[in-house]
Amino acid sequence: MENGHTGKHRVAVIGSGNWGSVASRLLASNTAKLPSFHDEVRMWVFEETLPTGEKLSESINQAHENCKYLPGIKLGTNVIADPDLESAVKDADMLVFVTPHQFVEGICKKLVGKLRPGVEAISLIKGMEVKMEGPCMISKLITDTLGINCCVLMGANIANEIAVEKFSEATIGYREDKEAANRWAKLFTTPYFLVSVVEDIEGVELCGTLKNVVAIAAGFVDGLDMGNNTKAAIMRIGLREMRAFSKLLFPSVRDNTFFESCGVADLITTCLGGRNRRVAEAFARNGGKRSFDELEAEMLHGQKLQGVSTAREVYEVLTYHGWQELFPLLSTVHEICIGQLPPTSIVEYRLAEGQS
Ligand SMILES: NC(=O)c1ccc[n+]([C@@H]2O[C@H](COP(=O)([O-])OP(=O)(O)OC[C@H]3O[C@@H](n4cnc5c(N)ncnc54)[C@H](O)[C@@H]3O)[C@@H](O)[C@H]2O)c1
Ligand SMILES: O=P(O)(O)OC[C@H](O)CO
Repeated sequence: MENGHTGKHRVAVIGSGNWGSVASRLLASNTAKLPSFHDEVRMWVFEETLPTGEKLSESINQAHENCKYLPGIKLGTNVIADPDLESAVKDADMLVFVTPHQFVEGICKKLVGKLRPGVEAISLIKGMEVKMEGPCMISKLITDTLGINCCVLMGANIANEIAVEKFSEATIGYREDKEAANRWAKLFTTPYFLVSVVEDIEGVELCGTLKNVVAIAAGFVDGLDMGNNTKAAIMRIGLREMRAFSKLLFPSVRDNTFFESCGVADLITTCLGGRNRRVAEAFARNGGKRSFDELEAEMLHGQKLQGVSTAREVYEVLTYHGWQELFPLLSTVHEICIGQLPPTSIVEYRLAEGQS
């Protein structure tokens, strides 16, 4: 697979939030060096007007910096912000999806019929959609809507740390097409960002998705000043429920995936330093009296939490199958988020019989 015009691959990034900007920076540093890639990385920007009156995309192209979602970090002169979705993707043969998960379906619908033939995709999005027919992972939504192959990249990747090139690891999950997965790994790997490749797309994507719900639980524990032992217990129980839920939905999911960066490592970093944890801590400190929407707007300045909506989506699946008692932690997080239970309930549920 190669781009017809030049023989070089062209990369476009769909999304320009905190991780979208960091991923664009990282990719642009590699496309500038690797001969098989065109230098330029097109980054689609969901346009907004800054308090100065300037458009965000214009500001990025002038300053080579995303002053709203990644202030203080130069993206590279070969990252070109484009507010027009169709124009941003039209020449690309490698598409990186990195928006909050609730916007992907609408974006994909706009892209139908607009992509080059043979395009490959990768999703960095942690989340899922729940449809009438059941849960749908974001990579599958992309594949089904656009008819293109889509890998996933997940891991212990707090974007602000990768922006300043602190060492971290990530996991690419793929289905069947190992060559495509290796091409993505080559494009993402740097000395400070090591990428491994595993043939377990659902396992990798569910790890990245479900850990956001456990991070909300960890935030409740912090907000209630329950200490490190309790937080470690929540992380252990959460990891066990993540694995059980993933395997019930997709029996092919592998145990080993939970030991990759996308599994236990992402769970740890998110429960220690992520945005879901931070906002959930504030929610618990306020006794659940201020809503997540209000706290998200106040604390994250346009960045989006994924854990609260994912907790609701997981709960829908649990309710549909009658599995709530098998997943007391995942269920309780949602019930606390919607005000049905107080934050203290996070340690009050009983483990399902036979679980340890
Ligand atoms: N930030 C991190 O540290 C990090 C790390 C790994 C993975 N992720 C995942 O990456 C994905 C993207 O997160 P992020 O951190 O780049 O974004 P973000 O939360 O920082 O920013 C929100 C983004 O959504 C955009 N937006 C707002 N309304 C929109 C709409 N109606 N349509 C389309 N876009 C809209 C905003 O312009 C902004 O770019 C999420 O799934 C997240 O879980 C984030
Ligand atoms: O800040 P969070 O909670 O959205 O987590 C960010 C990343 O997913 C950590 O890998």
